[in-house]
Amino acid sequence: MAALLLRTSRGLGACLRVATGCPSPSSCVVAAWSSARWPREGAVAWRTHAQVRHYSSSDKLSIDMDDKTGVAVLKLSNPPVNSLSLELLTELAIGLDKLEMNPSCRGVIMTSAHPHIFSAGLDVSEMMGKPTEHYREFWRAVQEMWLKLYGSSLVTIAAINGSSPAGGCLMAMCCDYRLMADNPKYSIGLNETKLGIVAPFWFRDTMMGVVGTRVTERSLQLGLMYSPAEAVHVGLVDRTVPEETVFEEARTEMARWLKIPDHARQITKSMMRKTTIDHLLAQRDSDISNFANFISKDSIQKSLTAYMQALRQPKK
Ligand SMILES: CCCCCCCCCCCCC/C=C/C(=O)SCCNC(=O)CCNC(=O)[C@H](O)C(C)(C)COP(=O)(O)OP(=O)(O)OC[C@H]1O[C@@H](n2cnc3c(N)ncnc32)[C@H](O)[C@@H]1OP(=O)(O)O
Repeated sequence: MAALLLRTSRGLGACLRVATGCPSPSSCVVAAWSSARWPREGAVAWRTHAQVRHYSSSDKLSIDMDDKTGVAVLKLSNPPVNSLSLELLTELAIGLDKLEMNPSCRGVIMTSAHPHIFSAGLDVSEMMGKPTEHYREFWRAVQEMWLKLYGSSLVTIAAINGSSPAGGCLMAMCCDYRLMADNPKYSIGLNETKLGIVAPFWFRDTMMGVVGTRVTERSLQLGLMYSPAEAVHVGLVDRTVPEETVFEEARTEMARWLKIPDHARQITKSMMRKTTIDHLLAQRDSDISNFANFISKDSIQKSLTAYMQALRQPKK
């Protein structure tokens, strides 16, 4: 029965049903986004026609899947700074879903097409001067992207080839492994308090899973951005590598992870992440309302406006 479940369903929810012996998908909250896995006739035909297939219809995101290695490369390409707009977040969630359902796919390397920026985080303009309904829709998309990435059963590696503040750091932290270019000009961290906003509990929980409680508390309160070397020191990044080798090092690291049998690694991953995922799933609607109320406040809108104005000033 366990083997059957593993072969027919995908996503961390499905893995954990096997691990915990949970009898029915409907009684497992994390099962919500598990999806059909195996076998799919279309996918078999697809495999015989091409080794590398590009499958993202968006110009803001490219996804190339290599059938031979089972590794997909997901590249953010939303100029000028790869900010996470509603559109890009939606594309990311769809793309991750497609990879999850592709039986040939075992791992994803996430990186940026931009030379110096991994991602500037959430698109601040999506959080300014918009109606409440827009804030609700935007925040649901942020949650959805996090659920897909943090809850992915695939091996996920972040090849961080530039700065990665706030939501950019969140995406990297969702991955199983983080490599960062050793350029001291780059930085990574959750800087929300510096914008006068608050990282929500699931950003905090994700960070705690990576660096522990003490470093998270200090980092979040002070909105700390770390250089690559500092990020390795606190455990936010696993390794720095010369800038020009980030991608190749990510491939080598991926090969190491893919030596582990998928089912054992997936069940282990889901055991580690289930509580954090369940926490958000149980409070998804109230989290959306909290965000919409918080971001609509005049004082918060003023903080964001001032932050964006400061960002637009010529850099010294
Ligand atoms: C009861 C409890 C209640 C609690 C409830 C909690 C509710 C939740 C609260 C809200 C939580 C929100 C969580 C937010 C997460 C985020 O991700 S916020 C975004 C944070 N991001 C940043 O601070 C990054 C800011 N950008 C930079 O630091 C730099 O731009 C860069 C990325 C390092 C790149 O630098 P550089 O190459 O020098 O480019 P710039 O010249 O600075 O920028 C180019 C243009 O891009 C614009 N821009 C930059 N970042 C963003 C962005 N994040 N969004 C939108 N636009 C951005 C920048 O303004 C420039 O624009 P122009 O001047 O018009 O060209």
